[in-house]
Amino acid sequence: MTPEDCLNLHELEALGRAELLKAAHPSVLDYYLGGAGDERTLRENRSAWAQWRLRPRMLADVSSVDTATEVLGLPLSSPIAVAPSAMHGLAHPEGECAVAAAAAAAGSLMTLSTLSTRTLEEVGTAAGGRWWFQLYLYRDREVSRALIQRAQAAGARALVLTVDAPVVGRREAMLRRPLVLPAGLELPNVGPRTTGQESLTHLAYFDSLMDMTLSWRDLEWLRGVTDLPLVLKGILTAEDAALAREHGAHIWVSNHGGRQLDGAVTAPEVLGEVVAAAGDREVYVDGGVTRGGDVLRALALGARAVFLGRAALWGLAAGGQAGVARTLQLLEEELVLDMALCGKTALSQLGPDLLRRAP
Ligand SMILES: Cc1cc2nc3c(=O)[nH]c(=O)nc-3n(C[C@H](O)[C@H](O)[C@H](O)COP(=O)(O)O)c2cc1C
Ligand SMILES: CC(C)CC(=O)C(=O)O
Repeated sequence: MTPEDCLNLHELEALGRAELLKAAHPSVLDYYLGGAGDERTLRENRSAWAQWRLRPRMLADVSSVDTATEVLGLPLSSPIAVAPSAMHGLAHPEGECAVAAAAAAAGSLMTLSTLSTRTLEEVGTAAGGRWWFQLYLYRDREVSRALIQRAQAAGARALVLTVDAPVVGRREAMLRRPLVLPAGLELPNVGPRTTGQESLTHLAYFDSLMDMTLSWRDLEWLRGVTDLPLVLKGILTAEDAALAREHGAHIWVSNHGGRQLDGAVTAPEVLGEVVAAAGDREVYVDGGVTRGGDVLRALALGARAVFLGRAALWGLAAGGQAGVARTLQLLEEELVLDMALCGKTALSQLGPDLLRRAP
């Protein structure tokens, strides 16, 4: 079985999981799959998009369907891009470079995690300008400053500040079976504290890096460090969306794939209120996206682009660059099909009139 044989993202997940179990320690699968607490939010993310049913329009000449869009001025072939996730080297030897290359070849966009296993410069080259840099703000601001400046020099087009992880969620699967990293895997972009392999296996170690004092005031500090557009990842309320807007930031609606606050609202529930509060700011979304119809719903609710977390990791584990390419291709094909069946030929035609809440 290869990624090409997979007909949908569920099959790619099955293939990716099987490959991961062959190549990596079982704790890696726990890390990728896991959610926080009772994993309610993780489960709800999977079914949440279905709460919106589609109201298709007929007789609309759908012989040509166009999924092209722009995010922060960058043209994308479709509104489907890759969310940041830590340590791609656990899934495939090419790690983040394979994801970046697949995203670039597809005319998509990759968000690189601070906790990557390849350098910013290597990923910058592979991504050909199609990447954003995700920042965890360290207690040591000078480490963050250096990373941001390197990312900008390496061609990152935006800075994504993750705001839903001032402290790491309680992921019990990881507490039961701490992550085992293969010898030689490095986190080259992280500050001087990241040397000891054993310390990486404890979530407490990440907590020691992160800054729990993170607040709206820090955005001013970021503005002084970079003129890159700023995106706040992890916004879930209209109130915070309004604050983001006041601070000139763009908004990424996410509950972190159910890995942070268990019991948090899901993106499809809150996207509408966030978009209403966002004004002229761009709004992106992630969480539980596995079908083109999920993308369609997200756009109808006002998102500008949809980001894939685990789905990209399964593609990577299933077949490196080719696996991620297949993930993006399948989802884009499904989006085109569903647009046609809904009587829509361009993303600008997608709006709330396409949706009805399931009873
Ligand atoms: C294994 C894993 C690692 C992640 N690492 C990061 C990270 O380093 N930074 C971050 O902002 N989000 C991280 N996320 C969250 C994703 O960016 C995204 O919000 C989430 O996975 C979306 O949900 P989905 O997996 O259902 O698509 C991670 C998610 C997973 C599954
Ligand atoms: C260390 C973690 C907070 C990285 C992350 O974002 C995740 O695993 O979800």
